[in-house]
Amino acid sequence: MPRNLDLLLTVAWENNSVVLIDQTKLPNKLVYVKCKDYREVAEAIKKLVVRGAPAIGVTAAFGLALAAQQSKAKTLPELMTDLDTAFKVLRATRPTAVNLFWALERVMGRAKKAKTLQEAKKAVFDEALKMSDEDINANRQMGANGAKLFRDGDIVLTHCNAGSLATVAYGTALGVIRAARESGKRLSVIATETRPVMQGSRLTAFELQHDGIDVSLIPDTAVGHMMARGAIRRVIVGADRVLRTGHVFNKIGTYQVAILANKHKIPFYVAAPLSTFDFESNPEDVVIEERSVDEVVRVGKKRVAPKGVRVFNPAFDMTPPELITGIITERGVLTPPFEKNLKALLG
Ligand SMILES: CSC[C@@H](O)[C@@H](O)C(=O)COP(=O)(O)O
Repeated sequence: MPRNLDLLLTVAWENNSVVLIDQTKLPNKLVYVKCKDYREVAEAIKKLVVRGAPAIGVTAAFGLALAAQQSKAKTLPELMTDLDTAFKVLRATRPTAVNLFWALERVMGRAKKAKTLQEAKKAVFDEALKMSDEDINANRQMGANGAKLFRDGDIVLTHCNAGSLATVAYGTALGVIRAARESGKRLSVIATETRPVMQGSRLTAFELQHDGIDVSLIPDTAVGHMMARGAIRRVIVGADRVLRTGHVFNKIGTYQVAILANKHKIPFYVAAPLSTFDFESNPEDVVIEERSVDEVVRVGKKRVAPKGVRVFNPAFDMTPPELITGIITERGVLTPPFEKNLKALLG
C-alpha cells in the first residue's frame, strides 16, 4: 500500500494484514494501523478507526479473510465454524450501515460453495479483494453518472464524510464532486462540521484540502442561514442504507439539511452504491446506532455538559424520499418515484 500523500487508500490488504488509515488521528496525523486478527478488525470498526458504510463493508470482508487465514481447522466444517464465529463478532460491531451485513453475507455465501478447505480459504480472500476493487469502480462510475448534475461554479454542501475515507478510495458523494472537477467544472464545497464526532471538520475538510479541492467549513447550525442567503446551489451526501422506497439513512443531521434544502428549493442528492441498498427492510426495521454519551458531553477532552444530564446520541437519521431530488448509483441516477424506477434500473 502506498504510504505517500498522493493517494488516500482507506483500507488495503498488505502482507497478510488489513491496513487501515487511523481516522481517529486525522487530521493531525496520517497514520496507518495494521490488523493481524479479525478481532482487531472488529475493534477498529467499533472505535471508528475505519468508518463510512462502504469502507466498513470491505474492512469486515477482509476481517473474514484474516479469520480464514488464521484458522487452524483441519477440515472444511471446522473452518466454517471458525468463519461463523468471526462473522458473528464482525456483524455485531455497528448496526446501521447495511454494507457491513451485505459484505459479510456475500463472503460467507462464497465460502459455503467451496468443496475443500483450501478452496474455501482462497474463496474468502478472493471475494474480499474483489469487493475492494468493485468499490473503487462503483465510486468512479457514480462519479461519472453524478458529475452531469453539477454546473460549473456550483457551491455544494455536503454533510459528514462520504469521501475516499468512507470507502476504499475516491468516495461516493465526494467522488461525484471529484468527477465533476475532473470533467473541468469548478466546484466549491461547503462542509458541515458534523457534530458530535466531527467527520466534516476532521475528515472532509482534511480530504478535500489534501486533494486541492476548494472547501469551507461551517457549523452544522449555519446550514439554514447559508441556504437563505443563496450561498448553496446543491447538496450531496452519502448513505449508510437506502431502502427500496427511497428512504435514506445517513449521518445524524442529514434529515435537517434535507428539510432546509427543500424549503429553499435546492436540489438534494444522495450518492450510494448498490451495496448500500437494503431491498428487504421497512423504515421501522432499521436500527439507529446510539453512541456513547461522552461524544456529546465533551468537546475534545473537556467536559462541557453538567454531570448527570440525560443525553440522547443517535448517530443516524432517516430522510424520506419526498425530500430527495435524486439518488446517484453506479448504474445511473434514480429519480422519484424511487421504488418504480429502482425496479427499472435493476432490470
Ligand atoms: C460513503 S459513506 C456514507 C455514510 O457512511 C456517511 O455519510 C456516514 O454517515 C458515516 O457515518 P460514520 O458514523 O462516520 O460511519
